Amino acid sequence: MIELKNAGFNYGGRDILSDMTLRLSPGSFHFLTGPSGSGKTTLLNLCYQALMPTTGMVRIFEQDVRAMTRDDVARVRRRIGVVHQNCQFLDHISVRDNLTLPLAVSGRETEVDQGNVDDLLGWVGLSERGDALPAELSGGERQRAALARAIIMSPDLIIADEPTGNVDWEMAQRLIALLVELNRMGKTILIATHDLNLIRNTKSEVSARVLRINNAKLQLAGADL
Ligand SMILES: Nc1ncnc2c1ncn2[C@@H]1O[C@H](COP(=O)(O)OP(=O)(O)OP(=O)(O)O)[C@@H](O)[C@H]1O
Repeated sequence: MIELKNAGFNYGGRDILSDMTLRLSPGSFHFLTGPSGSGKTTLLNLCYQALMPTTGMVRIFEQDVRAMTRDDVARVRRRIGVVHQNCQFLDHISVRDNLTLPLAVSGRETEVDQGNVDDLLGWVGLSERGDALPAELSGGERQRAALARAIIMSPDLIIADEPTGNVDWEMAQRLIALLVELNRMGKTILIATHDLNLIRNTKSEVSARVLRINNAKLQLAGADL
């Protein structure tokens, strides 16, 4: 699904990621951890073609990112749902309209089925909040709305960058439970988090691999987690 081979990335000559080799197979569940500034967001960006590797190879759904046309990029992006670290929304439209925005942007507004949107809002526990404006949501509600927006296009792969960043432990567990449920439905999941307790807790629920970025290199974390 996603493959990196000796991939690296630098900003202005400074190596952020170096010699990274990784394969995400369909249906897998991965955590990505590492200290603040270690490059987690940068690596996620490589995985959905928001950044190009400066060295090595990245393949997304079997396609080399360097050989992708604009149409290819649009096609692969439709198969990936991203929950961004800062959960930005359009503030002047409702939560419900924010959720359906990805469909409208990709010319699929005819596929908007308000019944499905209601189901999705219910699934993330926001049934009563669909008509609210984003600014009226709490931190945890925003995170759940961001997850709902990421999955409205039925992506095969869900990439979440610190999806539990601004919420308490109970809400963090609820959010991760939703991602575990999506994984059980067959979705591939990649989550960046610095919260090792959350990772330990989730590993009892799902068979997850834990990757760690250390000094720009990718390692598989084991019992030392
Ligand atoms: N646009 C940019 N230009 C230059 N340097 C950048 C840019 N974006 C990020 N960096 C640097 O790249 C490094 C990795 O950043 P990144 O956001 O990937 O780390 P992170 O592990 O996700 O951090 P955090 O856990 O704090 O979100 C940091 O040193 C950061 O300062």
